[in-house]
Amino acid sequence: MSARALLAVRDLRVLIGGRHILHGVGLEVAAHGVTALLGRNGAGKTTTVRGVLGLVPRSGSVLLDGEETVALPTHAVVRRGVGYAPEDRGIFAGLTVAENLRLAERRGAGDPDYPLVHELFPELKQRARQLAGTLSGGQQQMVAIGRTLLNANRLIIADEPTKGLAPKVVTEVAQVLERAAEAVPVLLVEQNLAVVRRLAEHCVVLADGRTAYRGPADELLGDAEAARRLLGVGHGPATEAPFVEADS
Ligand SMILES: Nc1ncnc2c1ncn2[C@@H]1O[C@H](COP(=O)(O)OP(=O)(O)OP(=O)(O)O)[C@@H](O)[C@H]1O
Repeated sequence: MSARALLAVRDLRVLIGGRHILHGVGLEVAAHGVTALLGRNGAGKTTTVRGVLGLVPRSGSVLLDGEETVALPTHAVVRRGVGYAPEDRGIFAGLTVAENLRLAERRGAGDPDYPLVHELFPELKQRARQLAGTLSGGQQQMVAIGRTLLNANRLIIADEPTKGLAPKVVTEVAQVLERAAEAVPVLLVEQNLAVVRRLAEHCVVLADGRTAYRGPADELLGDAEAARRLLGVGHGPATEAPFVEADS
């Protein structure tokens, strides 16, 4: 990666309950666009993003725009401009869409950017008073991503945002991420390789808690043997699920 990375992780180690989960992960997130974080089930992708955010005990180095954050608590990492859309979406089912968004507003971070969120997700405006628990999976994902765009974040981390969604909704979510990434760089944990192919310029592949590949996404995905070895395409969870184009 030529330009200075927005996020540079070196030798990230995570030990949970006496078990080593990450054994020295290294990755960089480019200052623009989407960087994909890939790997088979259990490779350590979610633990890596939780490590970056300080949600699990970690050691190593996590430089955000050149500043060391590895010793900071999660709230301080978030305050430095890291938005997180977790795998379980973290939606408050008993609250409305508007209340879910309002709870995500970060004090002292300037005016929340509702115009951007409503431009990208007009549905969230229409459904402002709907209970979030009654939304579809795709709509809930839009709330989760919308929350990260409200504040002036420098980096968005999205953990498997297309998981379990119907192909058409996968396309919608991917389009939104693509647009979001024009404004804010995105670290995207993703198993749908069609989405990776479309969105990501760079990718990092984890295997058994270590970095197994870093480089251009098209190089990895263009090498059938490497993709099979690293991602288990055809045998494992990574898919080339049909990607429905917007006009189909
Ligand atoms: N809190 C925890 N306690 C014990 N083991 C954990 C914990 N969190 C994760 N692990 C283990 O660490 C390994 C990596 O898990 P992680 O969720 O980071 O993988 P992943 O690549 O995100 O997988 P998936 O694609 O299934 O979400 C797995 O073997 C998992 O069982």
